[in-house]
Amino acid sequence: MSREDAVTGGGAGDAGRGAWALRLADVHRRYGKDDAAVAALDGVSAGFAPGTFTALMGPSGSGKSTFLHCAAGLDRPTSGRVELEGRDLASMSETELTKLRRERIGFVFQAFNLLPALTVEQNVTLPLRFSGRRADGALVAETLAQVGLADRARHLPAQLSGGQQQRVAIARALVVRPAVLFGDEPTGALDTRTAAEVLTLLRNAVDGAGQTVVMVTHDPVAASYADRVLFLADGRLVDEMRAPTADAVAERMTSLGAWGEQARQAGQQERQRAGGAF
Ligand SMILES: Nc1ncnc2c1ncn2[C@@H]1O[C@H](COP(=O)(O)OP(=O)(O)OP(=O)(O)O)[C@@H](O)[C@H]1O
Repeated sequence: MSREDAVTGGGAGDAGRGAWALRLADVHRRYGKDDAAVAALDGVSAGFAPGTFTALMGPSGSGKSTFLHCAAGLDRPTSGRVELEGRDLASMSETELTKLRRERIGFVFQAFNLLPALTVEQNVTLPLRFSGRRADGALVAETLAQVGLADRARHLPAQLSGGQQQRVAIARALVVRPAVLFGDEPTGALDTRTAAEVLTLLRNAVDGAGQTVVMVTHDPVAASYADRVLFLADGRLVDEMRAPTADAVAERMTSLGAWGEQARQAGQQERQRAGGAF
C-alpha cells in the first residue's frame, strides 16, 4: 500500500472494501448554520489497515474529537462515508449502530470510567453482557493476562494504581476483540512511566494480536509508539508521518501550531475586511 493510499484510503493500491479495518471517505461534519457554521471536519479521507497503530494529532479545535466520534459511530457526518470492516455506518439505524459499537468497537478515554462497585473481572465482562454474549471465563482471563492483570481479577478499581485502572479499561475495550480500538488521550492522566507501560500494551496488542488502534494524543512521545501519525488542522488532514520519532512529531506540531495561528488570524482579517460580525 503506497503512502498516498494510506492517507486517502483509496486509489490503485486499495485491494477492495475489505482491505481496511476503517475507512473515511470525504467526511464532512458541520456544526451550526449559515454564518455560525463551523466545519469541524472538512473533507477527510483516510484508510486504516488491520493490525496498524495510528496516532491522530493537531492543534486544539482542529477536529480530532469529531474525527474519533464520526469514525466510532458516536456521531454522524454531515456528508461522506465511514466504513468499518467495509460496512457503511451511514446506512445503519440507531439500533444497528449501537450493536456495532458494542460488538466491533472499543473505546478508551483519558478518564478510566470503571464502575467502582464492580471487580476488575466484572468491569471487563460488562461489554460481553451488554452485547448479550456469555461471559466466557477463559476469554476474560486471557484478556486480563494480555494487560498484565491476571492476578488482580477480584480487586476493586480503588485498590489499583491509575496505570492499572487504565489497563483494566483497555482490557474492557479489547475483550470483544474489536475491529478498531479508539483511544481519546488514553495516557493524558498518567505519569510518564505509567503512560509508557500503557502505550507498550497498546503496541503489543497491535503487534501480537493484530489489533487496529487509532489514538488521539497531544503528546509526541505517545505518538512515537504508533506506526504513523496523521496531522489535522482546521478540519483537514494536512500531513502524515511514518515511523514517527518524538522529536520529529514535536517539530511538526510546532509548525502546525504556528500555521494554525496564522490561518486563524488571516481568517479573522478576512472577516473584518468583509464586514463580518467579529
Ligand atoms: N457540538 C458542537 N457544536 C458546535 N461546534 C462544535 C461542536 N463540537 C465541536 N465543535 C467545533 O468544531 C471544531 C472541532 O472541534 P473538536 O472538539 O473536534 O477539536 P479537537 O481537535 O478535538 O480539540 P481539542 O484538542 O481542544 O479537544 C472546533 O472549532 C469546535 O469548536
